[in-house]
Amino acid sequence: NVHNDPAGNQIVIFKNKTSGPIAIMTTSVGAPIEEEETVTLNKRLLFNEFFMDSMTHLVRERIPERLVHANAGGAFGYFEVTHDVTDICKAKLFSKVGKRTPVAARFSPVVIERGGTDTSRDARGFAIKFYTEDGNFDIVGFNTPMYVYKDPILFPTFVRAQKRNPATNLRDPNMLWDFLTLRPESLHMFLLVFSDRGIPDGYRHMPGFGIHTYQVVNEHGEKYFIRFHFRPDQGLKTLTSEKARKIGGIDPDYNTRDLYTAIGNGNFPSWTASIQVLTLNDVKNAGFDVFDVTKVLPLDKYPLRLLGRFVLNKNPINYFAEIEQLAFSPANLVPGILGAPDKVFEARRLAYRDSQYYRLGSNFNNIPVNCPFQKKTFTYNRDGEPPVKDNMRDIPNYYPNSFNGPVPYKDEDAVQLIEIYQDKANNFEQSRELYINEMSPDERKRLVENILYGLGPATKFIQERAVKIFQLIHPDLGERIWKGLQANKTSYDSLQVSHCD
Ligand code: HEM
Repeated sequence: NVHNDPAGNQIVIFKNKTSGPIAIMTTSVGAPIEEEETVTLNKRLLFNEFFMDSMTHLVRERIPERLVHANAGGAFGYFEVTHDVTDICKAKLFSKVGKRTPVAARFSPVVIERGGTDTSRDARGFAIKFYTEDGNFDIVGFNTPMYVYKDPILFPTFVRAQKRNPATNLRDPNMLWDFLTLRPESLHMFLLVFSDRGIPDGYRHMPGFGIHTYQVVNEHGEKYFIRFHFRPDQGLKTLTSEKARKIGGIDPDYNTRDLYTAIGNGNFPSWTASIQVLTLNDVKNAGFDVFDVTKVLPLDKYPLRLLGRFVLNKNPINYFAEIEQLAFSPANLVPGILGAPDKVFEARRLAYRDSQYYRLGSNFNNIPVNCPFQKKTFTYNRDGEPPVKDNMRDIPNYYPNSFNGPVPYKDEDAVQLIEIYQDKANNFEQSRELYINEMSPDERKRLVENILYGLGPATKFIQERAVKIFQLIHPDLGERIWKGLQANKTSYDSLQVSHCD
């Protein structure tokens, strides 16, 4: 039965639901193609519009892939409010229990390129776009509850250190471990990435976190601060390194296939959404920077409050149109949700649109999957690269004007995003807690093995620096890494090219 494998048999399923060719083929301007045009031998090519049309289109079919998170699976569905949170947030999408909002979701390893192996050891992106009646709201999160650094100036360094060595075009453990040990606040997240939680067994079994502490406001203008959590109702499932490597060798698209297959079979994945809620007083009295994205907010101190659930029940019909062209941005906010006041969030408000202008063109928000289809837009933007849609027709194109163009609304008690002062990251307390309190002895053993697998090929001084830092996280961890490196001492050092002579 082909329907048991909707991913593998997509094209067969298409055939089965049609009765013969669906149409006479045409050129892209609609000219019907005569059979003679499908053969070029002994004919004049310039006169063959089928040949000209398809050849010239083909060489224009690639667009830049995302700088990070290039490889992904995605789907569509809805978010439903299950618990009232109107006492803290006035956003319309949370306005009443039972309310449903359409969503798009995209799940993605960070580092690998499009076409790479999606079972690699890496964090995963967890992005959701809510098509609300007040425009689109995006949560562009991760499957880890914390991020790598709190100073966004490190983004280019971090991306380059993880991507390919400019000379060899290879991923380079020296570069990655140089970064991780020069900026040890990154090890909190990387302990999770190297742990049992590092490789999801299917995107359906992976959690999501908004990470940033968002400021929200209720209808009385009172401020609250929240972190979003999404727990898969299918349960958490991860792969061991060994299994992931095996699977990756056989099916590099394992996670994407799993998502498509489940949805295609009517086995719709869902996630329970909750929030941690802080008042302004909690923020002041927390004793640490609650806006620091390298930190988690302890659950015993700030327990989860249920919010809703989202369900993915529709596969993309066309991957490029609907998933590749999806454009998420932390800057896509709605009234009631003000975003986060930290510097990483501020940097992200620029970076995503900049990247999307580059890869999708200046009118990327006119691409159907990015259009806020529950809310008609009225902007003063005009022209530029297609698609321009109706280009705002005959509406005046400058503001202010005296000719009835669109005007701003007035919010009498508009609340501003608070301003914060952030100290440099303090590094090891939560990493130590993660190692000691959240990992079983067995998991700690596998964590050490996974770190050794990554750190083993790095050069000696970087290994030594790493050992010192692991020792600061916990002496036991430092000692195990040191011993492991001694025991596995391979010929890597002798293979290192010397840059000193
Ligand atoms: C300084 C910090 C950061 C910068 C400058 C940055 C920048 C970017 C850029 C330029 C993209 C590609 C966007 C596109 O072309 O569509 C991207 C993708 C992404 N980033 Fe970040 N990022 C940062 C931090 C984060 C953090 C903290 C998270 C998680 C909380 C995150 C999650 C994601 C996700 C999930 C995607 C993929 C979105 C998709 O599925 O299309 N990033 N990032």
